[in-house]
Amino acid sequence: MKGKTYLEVGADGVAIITINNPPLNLLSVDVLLSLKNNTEQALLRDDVKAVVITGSKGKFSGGFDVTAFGKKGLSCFPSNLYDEARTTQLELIIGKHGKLGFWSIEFVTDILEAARKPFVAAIDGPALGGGLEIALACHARISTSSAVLGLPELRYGILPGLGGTQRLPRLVGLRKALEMILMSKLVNGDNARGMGLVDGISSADLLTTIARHWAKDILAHRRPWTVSLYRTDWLEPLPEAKMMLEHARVKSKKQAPNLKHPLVCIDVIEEGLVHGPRAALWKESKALHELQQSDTCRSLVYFFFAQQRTSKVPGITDMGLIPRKANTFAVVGGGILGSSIATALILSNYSVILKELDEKAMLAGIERVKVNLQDHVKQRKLAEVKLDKILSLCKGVLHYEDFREVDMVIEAVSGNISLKQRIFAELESYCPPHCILSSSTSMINLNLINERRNFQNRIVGTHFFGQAHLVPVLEIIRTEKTSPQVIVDLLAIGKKMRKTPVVVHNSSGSAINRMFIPYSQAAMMLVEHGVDLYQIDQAVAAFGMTMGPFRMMDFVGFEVATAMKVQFSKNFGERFNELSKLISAMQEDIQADETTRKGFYIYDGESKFTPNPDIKMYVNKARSISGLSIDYELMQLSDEETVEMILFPVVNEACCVLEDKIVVKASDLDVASVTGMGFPEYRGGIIFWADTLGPKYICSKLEKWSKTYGPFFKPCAYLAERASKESLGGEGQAKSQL
Ligand SMILES: C[C@H](O)CC(=O)SCCNC(=O)CCNC(=O)[C@H](O)C(C)(C)COP(=O)(O)OP(=O)(O)OC[C@H]1O[C@@H](n2cnc3c(N)ncnc32)[C@H](O)[C@@H]1OP(=O)(O)O
Repeated sequence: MKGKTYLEVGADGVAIITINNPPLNLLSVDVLLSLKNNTEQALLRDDVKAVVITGSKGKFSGGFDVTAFGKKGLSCFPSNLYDEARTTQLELIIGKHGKLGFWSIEFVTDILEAARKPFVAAIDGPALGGGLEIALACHARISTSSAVLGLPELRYGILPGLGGTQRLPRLVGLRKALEMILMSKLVNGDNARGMGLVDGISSADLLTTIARHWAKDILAHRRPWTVSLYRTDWLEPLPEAKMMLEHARVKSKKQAPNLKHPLVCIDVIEEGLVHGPRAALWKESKALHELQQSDTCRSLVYFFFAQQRTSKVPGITDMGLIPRKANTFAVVGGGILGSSIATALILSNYSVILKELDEKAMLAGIERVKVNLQDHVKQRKLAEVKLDKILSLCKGVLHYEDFREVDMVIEAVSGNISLKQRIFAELESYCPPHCILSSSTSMINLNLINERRNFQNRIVGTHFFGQAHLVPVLEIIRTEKTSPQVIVDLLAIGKKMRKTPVVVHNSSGSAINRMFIPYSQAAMMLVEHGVDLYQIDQAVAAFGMTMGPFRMMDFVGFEVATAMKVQFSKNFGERFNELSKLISAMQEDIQADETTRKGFYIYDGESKFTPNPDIKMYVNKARSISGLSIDYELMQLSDEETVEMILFPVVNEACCVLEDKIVVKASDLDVASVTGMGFPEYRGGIIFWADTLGPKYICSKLEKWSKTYGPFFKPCAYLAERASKESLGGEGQAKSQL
């Protein structure tokens, strides 16, 4: 039996039902059945006058066990995360007796919410998804300030399925409910109280006592007995509500045109407003049943676990090490990268000293940090009132003497290996013995920085791909000598910075760079052969990448892209011998960076961008340098074929990364591709997606292209081997997946 609930009846006539399925009290079939049995018992027993539902060990419930959702996956790559044991999904979604609406209507609505005894939810820790939906059906909710409440179902390609689409809008109003549901936004107890989602706040130790009194007060008519499903006082008038829903639809289609489930969810919410909540509950149950079988759900559930597991590194995180406290950081270099790292750190409440060579550069670095924070305010990621306080966490310095007390240094200067070696020599002599010494470079082999240092166990790479305060990933690059404690510390720091950590072995080029280079090179090669640059970006964005390859190159900056290119041709042989000349052709006139706001696109500073009108001239110039000619066959490529031609080389490079054992598990590359390169999460990540197409199909395409367009497309041994052994779908399947 996987979890259950306990029923305990007090002398005061209040029964406490405790959900117990550690560690998060997830809602398994067993938990739900036990909750239903105990609820029915409490209703039958004469000695029970009111009921409190709570969760054991300070955790209300993390919601449904999401391994129940999505279909069983197949993988030809090692370490993909689907397990075989997910047979209970139908029982969980539909119900014991195979009826739609069994849990949501027959139990939650018609037994729990319709009970003739008051039910109060006592919430501490997470009350998420189905967990919160059970609480919403209770007649009042008491929570701690730090409890975390939300309906994050859309994250998994489904929708709230225990009545959340109906009860939340009726408790907090449609506007706030849409924000919480469509953006999977979580709120803490205090905020939940402010918006009417919970009725009272209590300390953790008094939680059940207060909830108990509250339940008795409801019984004695001293507090309202609220049936959320039929409340209307918080709902906006119907015409206004319909406008909001239409606006949400338009926004959702714009942001995620390939995703169906947000639109289904909006329809279900609307059904409740137009035809009443009960009709909508049926629609919700049906929608959940259908959506949970979709490929989107399968990919998103896979991705959830892949992301969770990047911080589990065999041989390191299983050693029982405790992360050490880190309070003060030093960043060496106040350029674009250094200032963005400093911004990311102070936004996570760390104190930072930003070191530069002279006063002018130091002030410019601090100014960049300020501008980054102001951008956050403009994008409503930071409250304006907090800006000055956060900025005050960052101090400029000119001497290493100020590094005597820091816990970690991040070197972020552009420069050659000897400059970095000099910096690390200084760090070693000025920083305290516990201090972690890191380099944010991903292009210089850390062993070269390391080689003359005494404390090689403290040296590590911290690669924030692009701008650290914007990108949600932190690549932790370890050498043979890096101590496990340093990795454990960095995993904790990454978590506090809300970055998904991906731990990789030191090599030339991090895992994300290894995937980025073929992404950009394939696109530029197509352009040199005559394919329209902006058409490529459009096709790739329509596939779901956050940015097409050209927007991405502008974002990363030409200087970084060129440095990567040089590094790749040096280290990865024939694959990268003949790289595109497009950036070099443009670089004589343009530096895509913060000042010019120019690259393949022209940026107006307000996140609007338009094609660069001079691009044809640069393409012609690149073509004449490289000697490539127009290829009319390539110019006829469909969007689908364009996407394949750009992303299959990325799959190939990801396979090389696996072959080189740079990452410990294939799923880490899925996470790196999504969080670092903007690969669509709902396709599960680059390897997961490749798996759905089948390595045989990908390999055969690459082989064909390599005959015409050279070794850049040649499948690596790892991919070729899997293609010959495994067959996960031929061309027909591949086509339908794109
Ligand atoms: C029909 C309904 O409307 C549908 C639903 O209810 S959908 C489910 C909604 N619930 C969620 O999305 C919760 C997702 N979980 C989380 O956000 C976080 O785990 C949390 C905030 C609850 C707790 O965080 P934290 O204390 O750091 O614990 P965390 O390490 O994440 O999780 C502990 C373990 O539970 C697993 N887990 C967490 N939530 C899970 C879930 N909903 N299903 C299955 N496993 C889950 C984690 O993978 C982890 O497993 P591991 O020990 O093997 O690595």
